[in-house]
Amino acid sequence: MGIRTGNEYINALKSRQPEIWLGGEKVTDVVNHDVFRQPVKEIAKLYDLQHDPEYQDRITHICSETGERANNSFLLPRTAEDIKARSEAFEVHARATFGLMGRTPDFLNTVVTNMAGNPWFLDKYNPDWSKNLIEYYNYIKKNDLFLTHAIINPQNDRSKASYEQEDLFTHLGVVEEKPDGLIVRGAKMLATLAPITDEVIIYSFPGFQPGDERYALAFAVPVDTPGLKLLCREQMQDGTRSVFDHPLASRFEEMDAVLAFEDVLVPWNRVFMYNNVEAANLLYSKTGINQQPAHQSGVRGYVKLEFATEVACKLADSIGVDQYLNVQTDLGELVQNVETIRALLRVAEQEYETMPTGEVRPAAAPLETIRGMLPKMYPRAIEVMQIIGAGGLLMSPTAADFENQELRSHLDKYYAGREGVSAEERVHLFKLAWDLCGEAFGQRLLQYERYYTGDPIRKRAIFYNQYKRNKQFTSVEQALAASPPLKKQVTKAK
Ligand SMILES: Cc1cc2nc3c(=O)[nH]c(=O)nc-3n(C[C@H](O)[C@H](O)[C@H](O)COP(=O)(O)OP(=O)(O)OC[C@H]3O[C@@H](n4cnc5c(N)ncnc54)[C@H](O)[C@@H]3O)c2cc1C
Repeated sequence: MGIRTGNEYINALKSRQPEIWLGGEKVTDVVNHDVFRQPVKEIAKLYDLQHDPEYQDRITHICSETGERANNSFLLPRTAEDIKARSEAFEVHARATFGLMGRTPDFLNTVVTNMAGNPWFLDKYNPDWSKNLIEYYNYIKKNDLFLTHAIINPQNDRSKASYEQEDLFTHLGVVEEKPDGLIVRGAKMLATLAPITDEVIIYSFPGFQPGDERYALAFAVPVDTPGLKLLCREQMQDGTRSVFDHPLASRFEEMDAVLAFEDVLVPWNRVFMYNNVEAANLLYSKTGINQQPAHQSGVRGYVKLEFATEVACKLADSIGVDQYLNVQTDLGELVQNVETIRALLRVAEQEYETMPTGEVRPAAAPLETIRGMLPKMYPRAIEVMQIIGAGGLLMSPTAADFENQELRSHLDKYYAGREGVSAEERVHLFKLAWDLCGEAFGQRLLQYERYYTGDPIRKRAIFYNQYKRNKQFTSVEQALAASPPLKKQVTKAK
């Protein structure tokens, strides 16, 4: 089949009946549900981009093995041109949602592509696992499927390992082996967009200890697999709010869900790993899934930061406050942050690393630096937006107010911006900014940037420890050598 259209994606959603729980009720028609209708359309647009003559050659390629078109996120990079092709596809996808949807299909495509592109790793433990992964990669690529993932255990008692929790199956683990597969039970979080995806893939961050064997597993199942419950968080828009009043929240709600597995059967051909603490701890680093997907996240984060920066600049301009030095300094800082991330991306792409397998990976250090900086830079952009928008962010009238003829002339006078900015334009812009910096929708976007790639505090500590392991601190040694230790100097003086 190759690349899907938006309609083919929607029809696939319609053909399934996953067990989705939202607000105490089962969602039976996700495509036509108020909360999901618009996000489904936004994802469908991404699939349609693959067929748009303006974008097709920029975001897809002809697969040399199958002769079919595939998204560039399914391309395991072997040349600098491949890295560029992926970068361009990531950026086109990100720009379509202003970077506000983090788990668009291209993200997990990169994860599975890398796992399957490094079969040597799982081969060492069990050749069936790598064979299953390669078959799975070919399957999702051929059918252009949309995956969600859940790699974190629910927050129960973080001071204890999974096997030490009160119930052995609070965290997702293997219950038993059956002739036709594994029975798994327990929960994983936090599967973004799960209700509108085709498949769920489970793997974990490293950190397993002896005793955690039953939890050290990786597999994939269709989202409507019997026994799998999708427990959604409360929605941040109900699908009925005005598009004028909520230009972003009304379009880009990325629902998150806890996945609860109630004795789910995972067929053997969908098992990629189990009962192996060592393999689970090494999966990330050895298959490159800490690196290649960070390229997609970095490009997407760059687009989002640039968007938030542009909103802050437009806000300031619309009410004439960017005449003031303090506002200029704040905005200058945001623009420099965007430039920093752009520069890091270019360094990562140009100073790529070549693996013994021939795979090329954008350089790890700049990608990891982006991961460390965005959780600070994005909240800063939101803070500046709040400071510049000030009281005006809270005082915007609604679309309904503008539509009332009795009110309209008053609004046109009192809500106008600087010369040349009408009341309607200014209010519309402030509402867009409020979606980003005030609404629950915007708070989730901020929380996403802090945590989407793991705990930024521990990630930065790991980064430092790796830096220390690889660095000789030679320049310090050289500087010290030029001025010998005190004892020798004293001796020499004598
Ligand atoms: C909006 C959003 C979307 C997400 N989407 C996805 C997704 O699609 N798929 C997915 O799998 N995950 C997703 N995540 C989850 C993300 O991976 C986790 O939030 C992240 O890994 C942090 O884990 P946690 O939330 O369980 O926090 P915790 O690990 O519980 O941390 C809570 C706090 O305690 C501290 N802490 C905890 N343990 C330690 C320790 N051992 N040492 C030092 N400090 C510690 C942390 O620094 C932090 O401040 C998403 C998260 C968010 C916010």
